Amino acid sequence: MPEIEPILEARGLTRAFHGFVAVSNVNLRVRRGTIHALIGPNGAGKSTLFNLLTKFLSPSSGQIFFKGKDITGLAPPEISRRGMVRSFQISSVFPHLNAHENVRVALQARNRDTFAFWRSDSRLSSLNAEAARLLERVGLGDDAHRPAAELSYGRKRALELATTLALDPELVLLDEPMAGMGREDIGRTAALIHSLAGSRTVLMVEHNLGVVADLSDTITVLRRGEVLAEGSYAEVSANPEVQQAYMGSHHA
Ligand SMILES: Nc1ncnc2c1ncn2[C@@H]1O[C@H](COP(=O)(O)OP(=O)(O)OP(=O)(O)O)[C@@H](O)[C@H]1O
Repeated sequence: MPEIEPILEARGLTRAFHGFVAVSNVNLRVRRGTIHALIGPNGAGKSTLFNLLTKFLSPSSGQIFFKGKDITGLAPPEISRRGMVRSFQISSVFPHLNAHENVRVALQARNRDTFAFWRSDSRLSSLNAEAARLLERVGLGDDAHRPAAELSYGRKRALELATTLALDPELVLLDEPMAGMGREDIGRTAALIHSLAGSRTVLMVEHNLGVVADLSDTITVLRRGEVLAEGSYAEVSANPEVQQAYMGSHHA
């Protein structure tokens, strides 16, 4: 059976900083509709790889393909128009706007409405309905009219996720979505990420291995800039080299 084309593919991706190779010849294939996690001990190159894939950094060599097209030379706004959105990329939360208004601004950005169109009553009510639906989805229905600045850290991250989803991405890239969250917010965010798979694809860097184990279809383990192992959580966690790589790291 021919292999289905991956939604995102990296070939020979390499990035050096003044001679130090932080990401070395990484080949990665992210399958459509799956949740794919990048893990690895401190300094393994996760952030650098994530920044390369989302075009925040340029590779020293190698290529990136999204939906079969070479996007290596494209800037972040162009790849987001094509359906690959890094959470918090465009959709930074405006602290003085309330949660509902923040999501509406993101919806407006997606639709690139003209000001006149944006003001039309029917347009406004359909945007309002969609914003309310997205806020419910991330568990912020009751906080819709609170200024973003007043939301807890975890709730702010949920709002960021809602504004990301407002852009209707095919591929969502999440940079440590659970960082700084308490247990309740982690549970809620994990359920939300889980619900995205199928209709969307998720690629995330995440340190919380419990979350990674529960959510991921595929895990790529990096060590010293290289892919050390790839597979399901059961596969990679049983790999002695992976266990070795995590020894002595605070993630162990
Ligand atoms: N701009 C830079 N200049 C020089 N070295 C860098 C730069 N960015 C990253 N590095 C180095 O590249 C290596 C990989 O860093 P990176 O932040 O990608 O790792 P990481 O796996 O995300 O680590 P952590 O889990 O600690 O966030 C590290 O040794 C780091 O010091």
